[in-house]
Amino acid sequence: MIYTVTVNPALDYVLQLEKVNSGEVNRTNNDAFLAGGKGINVSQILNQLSVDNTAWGFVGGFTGKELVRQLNQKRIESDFVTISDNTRVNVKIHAEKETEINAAGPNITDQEITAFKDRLNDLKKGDIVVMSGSLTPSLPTDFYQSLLPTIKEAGAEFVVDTTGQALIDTLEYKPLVIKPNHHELADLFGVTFDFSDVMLEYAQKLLDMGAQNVMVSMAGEGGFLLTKDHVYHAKGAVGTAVNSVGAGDSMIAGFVGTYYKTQDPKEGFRIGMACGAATAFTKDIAVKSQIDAVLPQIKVEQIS
Ligand SMILES: Nc1ncnc2c1ncn2[C@@H]1O[C@H](COP(=O)(O)OP(=O)(O)OP(=O)(O)O)[C@@H](O)[C@H]1O
Ligand SMILES: O=P(O)(O)OC[C@@]1(O)O[C@H](CO)[C@@H](O)[C@@H]1O
Repeated sequence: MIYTVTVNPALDYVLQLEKVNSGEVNRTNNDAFLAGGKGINVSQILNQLSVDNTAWGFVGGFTGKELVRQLNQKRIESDFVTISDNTRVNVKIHAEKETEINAAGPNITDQEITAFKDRLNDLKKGDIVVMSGSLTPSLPTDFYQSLLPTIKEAGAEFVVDTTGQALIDTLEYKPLVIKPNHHELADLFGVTFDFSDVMLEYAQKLLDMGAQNVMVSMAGEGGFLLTKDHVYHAKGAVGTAVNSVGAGDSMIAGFVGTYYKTQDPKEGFRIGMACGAATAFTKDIAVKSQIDAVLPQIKVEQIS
């Protein structure tokens, strides 16, 4: 089983309008509340790839109820801890530019945290836990890291989609894959580089520090996969990008779901690239037909 963990999920309030005039009343052409949060987006793609998964995390209040209703409607399995505070609403403005306002998130009590940690007792060898997204202010900054010993003791694999020191701190536990984008990779080492061999040298350092696989994503410019044996490259799919929300989550989901089925990181990278592009080319998280439409464009080439 794959478990996605979204400790701070959201209803994404997506507003479409021509232009935003700051300081004035603006009116939308279209608006929708969509179940969101990075781990939940991973679950949505896993469902599209027919990979069994359960969404874990914390939900509460009227917003939490709506989130679970949408997941049930999409037949996404979930087992959240119910909290007394409200799940957040994140505002996504699609005008000439995309502007996002992500709320800090609800208060989570110690009792609710304990109830969540009890979920980890269900883990078995071969399971994969994918932890994604921001922590709420009431969770300790090392929350993800604190779960890793239990996950590893159960014989499960894990992925933490985070950046900076929090990502570095996970490496000693040997994450199945990490996926910095090229900016995040440079920031991790406090350097700047263009798309070059230097970038791959830094990605290699992350393998040496413990990551089992490293994907470096570069939005429309393609991406790289480094495994312990090889380095692979794939060009970006060509299409009209209409949304950047969830492309990274979709790429991780494509990799993890495919790896779970095949144990093949190269195939995971190919499907991951397609899932990321399919989501970038649609207003919501991509569905199967959109992923299938992009897939023939993704050619993975072994470069070493
Ligand atoms: N404009 C695009 N054209 C084609 N593919 C894209 C585009 N944007 C994203 N993708 C696909 O999605 C993957 C992840 O995108 P990106 O590199 O932007 O990750 P990210 O920065 O983690 O994304 P996010 O914006 O979701 O945080 C890319 O490797 C690529 O496969
Ligand atoms: O505030 P976080 O947890 O970093 O990001 C949350 C979020 O922006 O991530 C998803 C897209 O990746 C959205 O569905 C959601 O609103």
